[in-house]
Amino acid sequence: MIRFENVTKRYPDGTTAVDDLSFEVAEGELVTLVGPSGCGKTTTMKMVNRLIEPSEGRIFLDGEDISTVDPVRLRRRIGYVIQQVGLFPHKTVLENTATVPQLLGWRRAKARDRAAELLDLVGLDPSVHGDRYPEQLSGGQRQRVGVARALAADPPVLLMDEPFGAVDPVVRERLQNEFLRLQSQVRKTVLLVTHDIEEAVRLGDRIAVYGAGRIEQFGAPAAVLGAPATPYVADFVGADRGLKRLSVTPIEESDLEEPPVVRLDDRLPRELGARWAVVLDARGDLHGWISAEQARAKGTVGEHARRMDAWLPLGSSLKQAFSTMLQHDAGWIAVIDAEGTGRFLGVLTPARLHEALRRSIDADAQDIPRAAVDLESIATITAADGQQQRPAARP
Ligand SMILES: Nc1ncnc2c1ncn2[C@@H]1O[C@H](COP(=O)(O)OP(=O)(O)OP(=O)(O)O)[C@@H](O)[C@H]1O
Repeated sequence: MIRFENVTKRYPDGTTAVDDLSFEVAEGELVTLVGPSGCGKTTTMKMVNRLIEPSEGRIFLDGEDISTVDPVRLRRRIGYVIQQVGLFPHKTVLENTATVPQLLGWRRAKARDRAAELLDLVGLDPSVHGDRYPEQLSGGQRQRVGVARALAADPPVLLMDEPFGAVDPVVRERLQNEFLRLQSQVRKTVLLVTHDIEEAVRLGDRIAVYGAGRIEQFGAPAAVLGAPATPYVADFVGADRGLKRLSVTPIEESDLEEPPVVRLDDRLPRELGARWAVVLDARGDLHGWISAEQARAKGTVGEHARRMDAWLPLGSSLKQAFSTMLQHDAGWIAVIDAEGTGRFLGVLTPARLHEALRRSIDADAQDIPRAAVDLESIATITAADGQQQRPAARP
């Protein structure tokens, strides 16, 4: 959808902001450009809507060389969201959001209907906020209007420059989550600039880590965190990249253990053969759990089962799993189907969580599915000497 081919930008004062850049963003993909201040992220982005012209190389949008397209026509296909939002102070929220459709010649009523629809989509009630002026909104609400306005004419491409930069961390996380939900519905092709590695790995389908004017590594967040390509990237993603990686690594079915299971209507078995068992209803849905001690009582399982609060749907992140364990002081969590209907799939223990993380790092390095990783062949730290060991031969 967007393709950079050997693009270089030199400013008249001799600064090379971007040096021989080549990469591609697929249709419907969200790519984050991340790196320290001054490394060329904004320059990269502004070349896509021709606010800045490259010195060398070519940029293609949908196969078309953008240097041959009239900039005004080009920008109609590209939504643009910036940190300062840039709302018109003398126009209401609804009028601000309807700006682009009206510029495109839509009838006023149609443009306003579309604007109301978009405000709703970004979580603002048009009947409450539509007639307010920007100064009557909170910072987070203004950012949402900025996103709504950029989407109003339904452009296939969205450029976002630090879109959530001007708000506090709590609002920022909420806006990020809302944006991810929105993106799963509208599936725009998005280039998003940020200097925050956490934001980059949270939002990006892939991330481009910038050094000075160059991309040092381009890949899926988990791959970049798991195997930084250069010492610079390792340094930039941080010493706690293992922790960050937890947040982008989903729980998979192969990570789960099959614990002892009893049914709600069963009579208590007296001996569980384990310290606890999971309790399911007749359909196989998660109901709760029961301890070995309770199993020795009389009556049915249903009369003694305890509620299970520590559970997550499949596909939740390992970080959520870890934090759920801590929150409920649980030695394991139950995992149900990804659709959240309640169908029980298995349990995740701390040992399995650790294995899942090690597997996912090795799976990315070898480019194979996680379930195919042979844990025995992964480097381990031995207690005896603290040295990294990797068996010479793989089975
Ligand atoms: N108009 C200009 N003339 C000369 N140099 C410029 C111009 N605009 C940007 N630069 C320089 O180009 C380099 C890249 O700038 P750019 O704005 O693309 O960086 P960035 O990664 O987006 O930084 P930030 O995160 O601080 O916004 C910087 O060294 C900057 O000083």
